[in-house]
Amino acid sequence: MSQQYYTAKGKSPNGRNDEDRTTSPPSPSTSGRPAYMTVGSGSTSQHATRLQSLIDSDSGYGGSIAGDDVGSSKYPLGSPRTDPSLARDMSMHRQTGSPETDQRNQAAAVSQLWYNQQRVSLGRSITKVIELLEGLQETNTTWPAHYPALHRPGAFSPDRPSSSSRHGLQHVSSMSSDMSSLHDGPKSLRRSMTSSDDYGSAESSKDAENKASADAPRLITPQIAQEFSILKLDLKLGSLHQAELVHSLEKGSVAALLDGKINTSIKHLLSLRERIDDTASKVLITGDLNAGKSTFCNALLRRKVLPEDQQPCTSIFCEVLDARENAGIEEVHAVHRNAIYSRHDESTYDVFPLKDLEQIVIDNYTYMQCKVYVKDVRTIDESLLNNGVVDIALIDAPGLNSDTTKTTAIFARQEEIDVVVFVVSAANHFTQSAKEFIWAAAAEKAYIFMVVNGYDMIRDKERCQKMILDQVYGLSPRTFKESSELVHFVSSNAIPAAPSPPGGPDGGGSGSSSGGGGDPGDDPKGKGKEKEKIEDFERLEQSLRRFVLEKRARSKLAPAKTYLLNILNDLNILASVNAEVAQSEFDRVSRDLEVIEPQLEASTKAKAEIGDEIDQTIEDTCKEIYDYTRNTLNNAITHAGDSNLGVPYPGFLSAFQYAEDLKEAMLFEISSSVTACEEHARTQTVNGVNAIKQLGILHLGNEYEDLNFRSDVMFRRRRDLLAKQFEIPVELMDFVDWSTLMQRQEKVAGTGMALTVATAVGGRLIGGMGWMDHALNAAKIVGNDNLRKLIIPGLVLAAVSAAAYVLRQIPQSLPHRLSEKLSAQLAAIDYVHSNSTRISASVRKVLKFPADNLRVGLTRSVEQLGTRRDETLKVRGESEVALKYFGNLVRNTAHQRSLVDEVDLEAHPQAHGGALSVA
Ligand SMILES: Nc1nc2c(ncn2[C@@H]2O[C@H](COP(=O)(O)OP(=O)(O)OP(=O)(O)O)[C@@H](O)[C@H]2O)c(=O)[nH]1
Repeated sequence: MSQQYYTAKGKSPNGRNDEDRTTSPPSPSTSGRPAYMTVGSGSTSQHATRLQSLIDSDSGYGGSIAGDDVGSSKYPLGSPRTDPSLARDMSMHRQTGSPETDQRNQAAAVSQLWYNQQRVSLGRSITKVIELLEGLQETNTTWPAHYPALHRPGAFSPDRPSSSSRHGLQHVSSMSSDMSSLHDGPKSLRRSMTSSDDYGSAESSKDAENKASADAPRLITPQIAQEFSILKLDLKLGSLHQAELVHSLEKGSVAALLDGKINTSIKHLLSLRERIDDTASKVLITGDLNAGKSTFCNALLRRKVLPEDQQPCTSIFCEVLDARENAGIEEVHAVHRNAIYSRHDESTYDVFPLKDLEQIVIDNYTYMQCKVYVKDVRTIDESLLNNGVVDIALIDAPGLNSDTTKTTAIFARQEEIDVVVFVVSAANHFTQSAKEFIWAAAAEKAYIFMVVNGYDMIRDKERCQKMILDQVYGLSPRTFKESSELVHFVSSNAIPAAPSPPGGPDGGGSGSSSGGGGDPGDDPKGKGKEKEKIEDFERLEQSLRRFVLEKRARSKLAPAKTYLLNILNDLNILASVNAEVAQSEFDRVSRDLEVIEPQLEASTKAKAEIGDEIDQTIEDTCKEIYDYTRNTLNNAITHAGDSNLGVPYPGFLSAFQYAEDLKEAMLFEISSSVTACEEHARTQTVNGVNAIKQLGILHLGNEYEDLNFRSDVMFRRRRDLLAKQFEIPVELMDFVDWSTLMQRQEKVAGTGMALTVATAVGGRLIGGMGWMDHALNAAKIVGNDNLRKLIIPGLVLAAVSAAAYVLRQIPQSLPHRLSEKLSAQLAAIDYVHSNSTRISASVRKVLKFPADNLRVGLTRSVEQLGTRRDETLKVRGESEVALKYFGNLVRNTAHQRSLVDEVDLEAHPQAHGGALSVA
């Protein structure tokens, strides 16, 4: 391995010791911006200058300490920031560097530039994804988003490739299956959380995946987790399956749940953006109790800063930071419980000298965490804190135990933690709490840096290595895959401390360990062992430095990239599903409209036409009935006297009774005619009602089937009204119908003497005095004597004949006379018209009911169709908007996804032989 980081130990390459650095006045050249890039042999590399200007103009890093003038953001990353004394020293150190140093600096600048590009790309994508999520949230309020659900469990094989499982999707609402051609389905589906699948292609074992999914606190099936990661809805209700639950929820409820998910996601994206914008990298050092975490931290610092003890002592989080971030002052800021630390707000912490740290770390009642500002005694090439590239904070966490496991796990999962260094005792291996922590952290962090400490105490080192690596394989396959870089077997207590800067705690500076390293003395074998331990540790340091600095893209940007890919994938699936739903809804309502619109048009037209038609039908029916009744009754009345109506003539002795019977028969006959007219009207009404009913059925459908009409109820009242109403008095003269009599005389020739005489007598008697002339004429013919003899019998005969004739004619005369009298009386009371009007009015009334019903029905039908059309149009409009929106979302998410995919965090420039690369 290259040793380029280690050009000197505890000293600057120029041979100055560290005290010189802190006391030397600032160089004029470094009073403004320290010329990090103008280092080397003194002759500034043009290439380096160009790179430096690129970095300066790049939107990348400034200092990460807001408002700190020594750590001002105007200093580009890669330049010595903060304490001017240190800056000057470092500047000098750089300016007097070797060509290798110059080359290394250039490489660092290239690396920084590359890093900034990736960071800016991801930052832009985060902004864009937030916009997309906010857009989805807005659309979700007007067009509640549909949620994809899966077939029942069992229909899936857990080993099924995720890309094919797309076909298993079905949706909460029905949709056409052929809509999938609308877009390209997601290319690949990812797991939940921010674990970096991108980098796990080679190392992820199926066992580990299964284990991770089984252990992760998921409330939904692994199948859904495969499809949907971030936006999945965590539903749990009794024994109901997730998909069933989603199905059972209303569309609006699903939309509300989704809204909550989107909010959480936006928050997470904002914190990710904050994190990638934060120039500092935080390294959490955790592990079991007494594993040697504090010793390991001290070894990294080459100073005894944190208290080490054989019994558990660290009970609070100690964040070790470069003193330059505290105006170059070494001290401890013990942060009050529940206070949010701000260096500029002294009410949030108490200040202690470094030597008091021992007391502070065991007091977890007053404080939960402390900030330890230390001056790094090492050169920027060696140091982790003071590395010249990025601010690093080492966080020494309390040992894991049942009380703090949770705290530590939560801490480890916070976005601010970039790297987890897990210290495990070589003698004790991984305890249960250690395993639980690693599983939890592995879900959030792609890799975990493992430090197997106390290796000096192990005799069978090979066996120990094998056993530890086997366990690492089970706990974090990715870490195992890169175990040569990420798993280190060291003895932290064997690392000698460098001389402590003035004012610092007891640094020892003896170079001897405080633990079990032992004094090698003059024993060359012992010396060799010590050297070996130091080399092992130096290798660890280089790996850790690489991991944190060179591969910080991985540690810092990878979670953002992974999360972005996951959320974009989710959004793409959601958008695809909803585009399909919107398309199918659009098609459905378009089809509905194709039916509704002609229906509405026809109904509106029918409403107008049928209204007229009904009116006409009623008018025609009533007119016909009126005319019919009038004619029929007139006819009946007129011809009432044409016959004796079946009433037998009982002889002239009962002539008056005969007249009464005749009158009754006539009235009955007229009354029967009225009844016949009513019957006719009833029939016509039934026809009319049926006609209206047919119209109703035709235009309104079955609701008209039930229209019942009972025609027998019509004209129930007014029975025998006529017979009771009339009182026609019969007179003697009614028995003689002179007009008829005369008519008959003329018609029937030679009806005998009696008739002639009667006629002559009757006629002349009634006719006036002219008969006298005839008598005289007759007398002249017959002779006066004869005449005198004949006249009396003749007269008697004539009278008898006439009487007989009249009496015989009663059956013919009386009906006419009665009929005439009846007709006159009926005419007087306007009988025919009033009956005709009554019957037709009754019919009108009966027909009016179904007609009105039909009219109302038609109006309601038109209104209902109109409302349906309006609603359908509204849904179509909304579907159209949603279709456009989701179609765009499918494209935008796919585009963003390809942009994020292009951010290749593996293609680090140093991987191609840069100066910082380690062979
Ligand atoms: N032999 C040996 N002892 C070590 C090594 N590292 C640490 N120790 C000792 O182990 C003991 C515990 O070390 P600490 O660094 O306090 O352990 P810790 O994990 O920080 O302890 P807590 O924070 O209290 O959980 C101390 O006595 C150390 O000297 C090592 O590599 N080899």
